Amino acid sequence: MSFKVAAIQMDIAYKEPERNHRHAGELVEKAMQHKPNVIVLPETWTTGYSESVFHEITRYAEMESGPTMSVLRSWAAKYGVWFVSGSFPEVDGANIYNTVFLIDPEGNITGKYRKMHLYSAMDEHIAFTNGHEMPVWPTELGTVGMMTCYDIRFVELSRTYAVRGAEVIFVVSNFPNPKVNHWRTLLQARAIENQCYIVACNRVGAAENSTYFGHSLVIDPWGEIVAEGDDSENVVTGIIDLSRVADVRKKIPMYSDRQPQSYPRDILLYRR
Ligand SMILES: NC(=O)CCC(=O)C(=O)O
Repeated sequence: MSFKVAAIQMDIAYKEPERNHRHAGELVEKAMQHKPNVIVLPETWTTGYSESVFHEITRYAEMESGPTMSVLRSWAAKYGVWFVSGSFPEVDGANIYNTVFLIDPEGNITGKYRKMHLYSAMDEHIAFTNGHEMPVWPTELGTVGMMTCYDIRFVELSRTYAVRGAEVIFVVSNFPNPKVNHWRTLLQARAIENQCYIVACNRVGAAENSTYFGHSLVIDPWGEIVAEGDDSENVVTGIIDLSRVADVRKKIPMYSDRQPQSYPRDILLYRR
């Protein structure tokens, strides 16, 4: 089974959700020229990502039933494609999360992932509550999991997804300059160590004190780069061939060679 992904490495108008909705709509139309099965948007694509956004996050937070999900669900149904929604500030009761949704081609919500690791170096933890669930979803795209930007530095999350059966991990990001070597190296490592596809969408452009390099990536379970963007606003496409996952896992049987009974439990709870 194979399918096409399209990562929209969008330039985000800083703190202008309505303008970003309009612009993303144009880019989705452009992405559809490639006839993808799934479209991926970047992290915090309604506002941009900065300390200043975080300090006034309640202005931008929306419910799951709010305008951003309405447009995303309408695009999914209109074009008949899956969406990895990119993230936006999702309010639920007293909490606000940095949330990404998986939307099916009828516009239904299949699942959501609330960013677990918040980037305290930029005060992200002041705005958002940490997510604590690590779901995977069996879909016609294979079994999928999701990560958001800083999450790629934490092997525990991708490994949990892999052990739960993930064949494809989608990543939505606002990963800034000058860290393109971290981005590519970490993502290739996550693909190789978990023997799964990684589809990672990063924004381009600037917000407050940061600039963003794009370089959205599709990486196969052998760690080979199937597609990579440059630093311009663009749609990056690649083919996912799920039989590659089974082939690589058969060639090097890491999952059956794991020794979980020997891995110390306390390492999971250890904090420095
Ligand atoms: N949006 C983010 O999570 C930023 C993460 C980041 O910059 C990093 O170096 O990691």
